Amino acid sequence: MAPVNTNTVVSSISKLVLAHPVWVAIFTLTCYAAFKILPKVLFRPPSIYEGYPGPARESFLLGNRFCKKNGSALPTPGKQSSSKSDPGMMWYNLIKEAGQDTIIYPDVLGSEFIVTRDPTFINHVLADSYGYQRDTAATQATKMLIGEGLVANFGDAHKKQRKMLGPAFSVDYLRNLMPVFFKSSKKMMEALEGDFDLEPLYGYGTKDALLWFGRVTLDIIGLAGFDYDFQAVEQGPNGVAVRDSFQAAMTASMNVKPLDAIVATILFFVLPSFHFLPLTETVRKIREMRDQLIKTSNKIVQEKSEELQREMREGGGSTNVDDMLKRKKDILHLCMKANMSSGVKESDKMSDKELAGQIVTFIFAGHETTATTLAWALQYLAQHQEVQDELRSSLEETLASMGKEFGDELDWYELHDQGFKLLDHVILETLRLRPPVTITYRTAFKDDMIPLSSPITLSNGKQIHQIPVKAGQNIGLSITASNLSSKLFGPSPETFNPRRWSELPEAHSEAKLPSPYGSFVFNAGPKVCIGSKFGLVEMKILLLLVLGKYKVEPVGGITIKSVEAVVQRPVVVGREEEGSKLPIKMVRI
Ligand code: HEM
Repeated sequence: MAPVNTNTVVSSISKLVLAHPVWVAIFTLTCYAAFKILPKVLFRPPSIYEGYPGPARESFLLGNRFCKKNGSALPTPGKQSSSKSDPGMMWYNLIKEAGQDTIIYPDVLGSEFIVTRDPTFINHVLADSYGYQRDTAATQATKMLIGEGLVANFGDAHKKQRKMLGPAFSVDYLRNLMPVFFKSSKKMMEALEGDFDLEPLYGYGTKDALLWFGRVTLDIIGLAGFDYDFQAVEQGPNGVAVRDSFQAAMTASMNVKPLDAIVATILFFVLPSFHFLPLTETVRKIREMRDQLIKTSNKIVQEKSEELQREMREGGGSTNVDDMLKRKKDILHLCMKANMSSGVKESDKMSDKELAGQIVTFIFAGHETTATTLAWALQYLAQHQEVQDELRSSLEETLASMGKEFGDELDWYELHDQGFKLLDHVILETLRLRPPVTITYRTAFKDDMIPLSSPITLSNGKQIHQIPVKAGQNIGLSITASNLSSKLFGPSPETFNPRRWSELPEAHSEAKLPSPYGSFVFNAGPKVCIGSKFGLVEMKILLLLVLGKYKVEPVGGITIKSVEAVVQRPVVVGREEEGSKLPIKMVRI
């Protein structure tokens, strides 16, 4: 028999795909369903959650996923949004309706999804990064999108990377970054002054807070993490390319349609090698962002390697790569050390793919989270003038007690002075109401009994204090629902009130929420956000500088709503196609 020519086969498949993309997509999905999904549905054991709280099933096929009731008539946190279904609010609403902290949500193909805000449940799951991980498909999607970095990994691979990166996030190291944070923030303040782009549309003094915070936080993660200047504030080409690709991808992913999901599923999970498939606009934009991030990360590694070689040459060959790398403790150099140093154990080495993935991960996770939180914080302060006035006075007083004024640089210890407590509370309150990540998805990789703080009352009146899970069970840890618990955060949990952080109910300390943030916004356990301290310091400095120079006010005649696109972000109602932005009136003091 003549050997099969693989080139001819690939070329025939390509022709078929290009000629009949829809039929090929349907055929591929049908095969996938037949081989992968059908057996799971046919042999699914009976539910162990009979009589548990949660909404009644609407459909076997889709569960309640497209049920209109789920997203409607939801209360919205704060005054600034008209949205009836803010990100994460669906789970809060269902939990509130059930009157219990843990519910069983009917999911696709007869499966069930456990959603909880019970702190003991959440801590138990997050404490075990081996027993509870993202499901295989979500892990694969994360790796496709942001590479083999810290976010994507669990278990041993995660442990190894986390240990290696720890020094870049220690207080000892962060202390030395304060001048970097201040320098970039001051650059933003100067550039902000000359920005009049939004004035014709929204009136005198209006600036897009999200745009500027997005630029400056990219510059900060670049300089502090990789010793690399994106120059996003100055609108240098590298910064603009990354920000533009981000903005385009995030705008596209605000409106994901079923066809986008089908194409993405084929591309990411079923046949990743079918990269010649015609893409939808949304999937194309997301892929362009990923390609831009990979290109940027390769460029950074190449430039830094050349810099090291140069430094070694200039040092007259008396130093070697290992010595040079030992001296630098930023994210990039720690990664390069694990990648190229001869002094690292083989088992601790990082592959080229992991190195690139790590940089993409930090660009991705390390700037949009803080940028959106900062923008929401300004919006809340604009809506609550009395809090803004009190905050500004407290900042002024604290600075004066140090012999300083607005705009002066502070060191790590000064920034952590008790006098800045209200600033901390404004940030924590913003994160509580607008957590960038509203829900954490995990899948049980083992059978388990999960302990609860609040017992679940079954329909027969019986109370259970532990919930059984079988390996493969999907779980949602609802950060939004936990943040809006009046038991944990006191009365009127849907309103912005930073003062609540000084008078939290006793149940809050009993619940053992992660310290010192007092909520699950950075998650908990071994995969707790590694950049939480970095992010909090960065946000404090930026708010300190902005509030020292400007009084912020809401822009009249527009409504801001929140949409979910990786993180929860603001958009102007009626101008969603422009992507996320937050116009704020900034009046010079
Ligand atoms: C407002 C600020 C931030 C919030 C609310 C936030 C939130 C989170 C959350 C919820 C996770 C867990 C995700 C999961 O496991 O599914 C996470 C992980 C992570 N964050 Fe943040 N983050 C913030 C800022 C930052 C910053 C500034 C950096 C980098 C400098 C960063 C880097 C990371 C990384 C690398 C991970 C993965 C950690 C691991 O799996 O070990 N984050 N973040």
